[in-house]
Amino acid sequence: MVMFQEMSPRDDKSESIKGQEHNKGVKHLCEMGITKVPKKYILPTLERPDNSITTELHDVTNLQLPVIDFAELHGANHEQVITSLAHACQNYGFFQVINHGISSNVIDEMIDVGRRFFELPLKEREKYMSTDVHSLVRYGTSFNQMKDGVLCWRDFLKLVCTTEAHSQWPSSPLDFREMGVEYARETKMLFQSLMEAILESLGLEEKNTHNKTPKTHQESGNNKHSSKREENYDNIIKDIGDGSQLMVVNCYPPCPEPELTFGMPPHSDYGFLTLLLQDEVEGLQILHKDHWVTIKPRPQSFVVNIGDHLEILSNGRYKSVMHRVLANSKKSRISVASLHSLAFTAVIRPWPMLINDENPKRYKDTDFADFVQYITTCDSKHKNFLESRKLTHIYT
Ligand SMILES: O=C(O)CCC(=O)C(=O)O
Ligand SMILES: [Fe+2]
Repeated sequence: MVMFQEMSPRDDKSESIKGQEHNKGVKHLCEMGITKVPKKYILPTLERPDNSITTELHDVTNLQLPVIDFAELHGANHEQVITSLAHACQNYGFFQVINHGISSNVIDEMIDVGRRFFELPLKEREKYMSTDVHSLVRYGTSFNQMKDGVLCWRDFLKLVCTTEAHSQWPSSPLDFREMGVEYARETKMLFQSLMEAILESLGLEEKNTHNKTPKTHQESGNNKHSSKREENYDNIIKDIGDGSQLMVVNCYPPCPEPELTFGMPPHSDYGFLTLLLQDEVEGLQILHKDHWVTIKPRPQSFVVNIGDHLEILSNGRYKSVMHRVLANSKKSRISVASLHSLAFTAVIRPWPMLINDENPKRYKDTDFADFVQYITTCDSKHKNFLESRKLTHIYT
């Protein structure tokens, strides 16, 4: 049973808010004028941000994430950038990308239109409210709303990025769709280039160029149990191009008692890579060498992190890294996460070239349906989903 240390009466509006009001999100609670965090958001003492053992030592709080200069990737320093990328993926699981070629207008306007969406009256925002994880557009709150024992201080708008889905994206603010589509298109291209570089850093490009003719999905089959699709570089590049993209606009309103809850609890992301844009407000922390380290926003750059699917594809060479978001009492924070993987129907499996006697297959084949099944039945925080995909005979 969860015990709360804090027993003083929470005597303001926070406890008089009735029924399902919290389902409308934390922005709504703030708009109702709460001055304390309702009990549903209060973490057990040992799980609160300041109390997790990993924050006891402060010597690494100023860690600089590796910086990948994207422009250099296509220049004379290509080899060096690939080496830096391999080092970043292996030792941090996170890196920042600068000189990525996405214009400052597109970046600033995406944050701006995201912020303006959350400033709309609840009546407008709640048109998109849904708990159906298959919705093409989904406005919601917390981390995994239906499974969270303790809620977190975040509202979100999730957008599946396909042409079919675009017409369902919010029609207000008026420029939302146009901006969102442009931003999604550009981040997808950046993701594809980064993935190519990452596959090269894994040594896959040179070893897999024997078959230059990518097969279609029908020719090769794409079923988890019967797939005959040939595992080669050209095929994976094509599959990555045809892959899924989910954009998540996160809003973290000021929290009256940020020491009691999280903006987002510790978790890893499910895809290959997440390209994250944060506004100027600090909040993101990553787990690095057992310490929670704040990633200071760097204007016009992307924070990129490895997701569970890349850990599986690389057969554990590159690991997805846990991260979390701290709430703060002063400033609202907006971030836009773009999660990329293979198509929602595709199978993710360790790359055959990375499996050998010293490094046997470490993960079961998986797909998006497994993930949905997991998040609707289990607690998907930490790296729980990935843990569930590990083959049990492997202990490291
Ligand atoms: O808001 C952030 O900085 C991180 C967001 C995040 O981790 C996510 O959307 O998965
Ligand atoms: Fe995340």
